Amino acid sequence: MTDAVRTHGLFKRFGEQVAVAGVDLAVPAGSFAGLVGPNGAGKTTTLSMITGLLRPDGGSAEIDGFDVWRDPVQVKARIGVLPEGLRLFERLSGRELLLYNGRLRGIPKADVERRAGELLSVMDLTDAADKLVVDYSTGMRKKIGLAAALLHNPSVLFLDEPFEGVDPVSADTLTEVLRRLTASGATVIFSSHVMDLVERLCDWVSVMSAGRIVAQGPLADVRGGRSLNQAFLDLVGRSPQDGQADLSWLGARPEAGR
Ligand SMILES: Nc1ncnc2c1ncn2[C@@H]1O[C@H](COP(=O)(O)OP(=O)(O)OP(=O)(O)O)[C@@H](O)[C@H]1O
Repeated sequence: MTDAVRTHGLFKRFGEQVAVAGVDLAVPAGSFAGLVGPNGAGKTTTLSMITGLLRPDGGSAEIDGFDVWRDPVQVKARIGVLPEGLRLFERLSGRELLLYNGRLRGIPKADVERRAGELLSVMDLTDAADKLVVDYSTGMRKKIGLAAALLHNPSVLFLDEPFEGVDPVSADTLTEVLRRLTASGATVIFSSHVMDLVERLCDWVSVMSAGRIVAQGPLADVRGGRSLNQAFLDLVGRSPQDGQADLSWLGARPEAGR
């Protein structure tokens, strides 16, 4: 199977801090892939470099065989991105946002209108379609962001924490939409801290820790007979300082009458 995403020695430093220390990520085409790792492991930095949002200091990234930084037009036509801390055009309505995105992507007007209507309906946003995005809730923003990322039918979709702030019913809908996308041969890659979700959805998992990939492969191989949560704890471990502070003051109450 060919890889939809492949990186070689991807590297990024912020001042003294090495955020991504030589990542070789490989995600086969058609996968529903999870990128997991503790806070600060380098997931967002890695996804930002792969999607052309942040220039790497070293290494390379390819999508469907096209180099992200040498062939940006080919790459950007193929990908959809729901980044962390998504910035939206706040003074557009949800519907206008989708129409604008679709036109930017060069999709004919009639097709954009039809797709936007269908996406708004699937995301349960039809009633809020004409409300300004600035007035959307956190979950609604996530859903309109995802709708915008899906509009041009990307072959590789990147999602940074897509389920954060999304209610269970909407999460179920998102899951259905993403499953449908991967069933059509497209690839979905998302970062998450929720191991149950990754275990339930993904057939491929990459585990990052301290800027490196520490395990990667089909879900069953990474789990190795354990729950994914246990595999994660075993792989990532706890740092020596963890659990050292005894927090003896926490919960201590002055004795009554003193
Ligand atoms: N713009 C930046 N300037 C300085 N340091 C940064 C910047 N972006 C990320 N970092 C640092 O790089 C490291 C990796 O951060 P990153 O956001 O990629 O981690 P993450 O795995 O996505 O974490 P989380 O799960 O908490 O979202 C962290 O130590 C972070 O402090």
